[in-house]
Amino acid sequence: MALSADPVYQELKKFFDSEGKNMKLADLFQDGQRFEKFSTTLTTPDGPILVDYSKNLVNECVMKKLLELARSRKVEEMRDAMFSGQKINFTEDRAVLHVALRNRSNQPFTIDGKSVVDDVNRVLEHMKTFCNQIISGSWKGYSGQKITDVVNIGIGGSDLGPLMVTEALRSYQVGPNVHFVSNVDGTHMAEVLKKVKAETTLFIIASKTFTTQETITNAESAKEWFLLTAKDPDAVAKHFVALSTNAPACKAFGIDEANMFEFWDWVGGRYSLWSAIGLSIAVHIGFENFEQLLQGAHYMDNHFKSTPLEKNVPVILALLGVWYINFFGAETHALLPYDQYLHRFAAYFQQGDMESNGKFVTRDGSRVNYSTGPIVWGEPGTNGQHAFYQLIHQ
Ligand SMILES: O=P(O)(O)OC[C@H]1O[C@H](O)[C@H](O)[C@@H](O)[C@@H]1O
Repeated sequence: MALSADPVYQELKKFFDSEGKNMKLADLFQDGQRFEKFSTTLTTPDGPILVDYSKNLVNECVMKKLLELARSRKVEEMRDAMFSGQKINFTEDRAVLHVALRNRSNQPFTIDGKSVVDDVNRVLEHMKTFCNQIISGSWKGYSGQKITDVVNIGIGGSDLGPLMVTEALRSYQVGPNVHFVSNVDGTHMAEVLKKVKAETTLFIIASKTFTTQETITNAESAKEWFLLTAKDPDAVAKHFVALSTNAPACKAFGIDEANMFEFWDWVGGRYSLWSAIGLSIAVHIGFENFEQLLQGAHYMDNHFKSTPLEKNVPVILALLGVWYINFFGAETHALLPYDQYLHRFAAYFQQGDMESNGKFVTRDGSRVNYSTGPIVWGEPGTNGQHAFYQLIHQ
């Protein structure tokens, strides 16, 4: 049944048409208990996170119906199918198991009856050894010098996540400087290469498929540039590593198999920063801090998996999205972090949301007659205030 034909959706529509569309925040705040009713606190091991959604155009009746809608659309069953390794990506016949990448409590995760836990831990161990070698300087470049700069070459999920996180966690730097090249326009590479020296630079070629044209072109250019100084093709092994699911293609590029960090087809590109794709994060902030990042994500996975929908933060935020886009017709969703460290967050989440939800057919192949996802955009808050908030306010 289409979302819009669901009786709960129709009830919401009826409410929106009669009253919902006229809701005013000031009126809603006549209720002195509103904040308590529409906020929740995540009690993480590192301190509380307050999620205040009281400033949204919802009342108790709307939230109740939205949660009913989630149940009617089988959100809980789909979530459980995801965590149990079922191939919910049925068009590619793949599991969707990025949650297994940050499984810090070693819960069982299986695909086709085979555990993936040991594979994940083996790659994390490989990353740890490598990070420690790079940071301590025991990994030497071809001329015997320590690595001072890392250049991550990737695009989409193999760029946006690591770039966003290294920017966000800049103040935790203990390892080399990290640069990112994604655009196939040669000026992106050229400007980065101006800042680094071949003897002390490590190139990380990040590509799930290792066939993405932009990335392979940039990787070839980097190798060419490197060999102009190094001269010796054997030096490539000390300065190029790969993060990929495609071992033969990495080998064909000239990357030593020992310097390939593996991940698997059950990791979607937009969720890959927690896989080997996070290597640039780990060398920048140190492996222990990278483990903390995994730990935080694991906390949220457990929250999503076991918290009743009424208090389940990702579910609540997603339902608010459904409410705004389908009933208010709000086509865009601005992300406006006031923390400068999060200045790439909107760009990262554009892929996360728009590539995930930007669909026009349902699982059973019929065309949708409702909206599946918003246009995500944004900038740091204060910068937006002095640029585009004028239009938002007026
Ligand atoms: O990591 P790669 O295989 O190079 O893919 C890079 C990007 O390619 C495509 O655009 C996919 O739709 C993205 O999800 C992916 O992140």
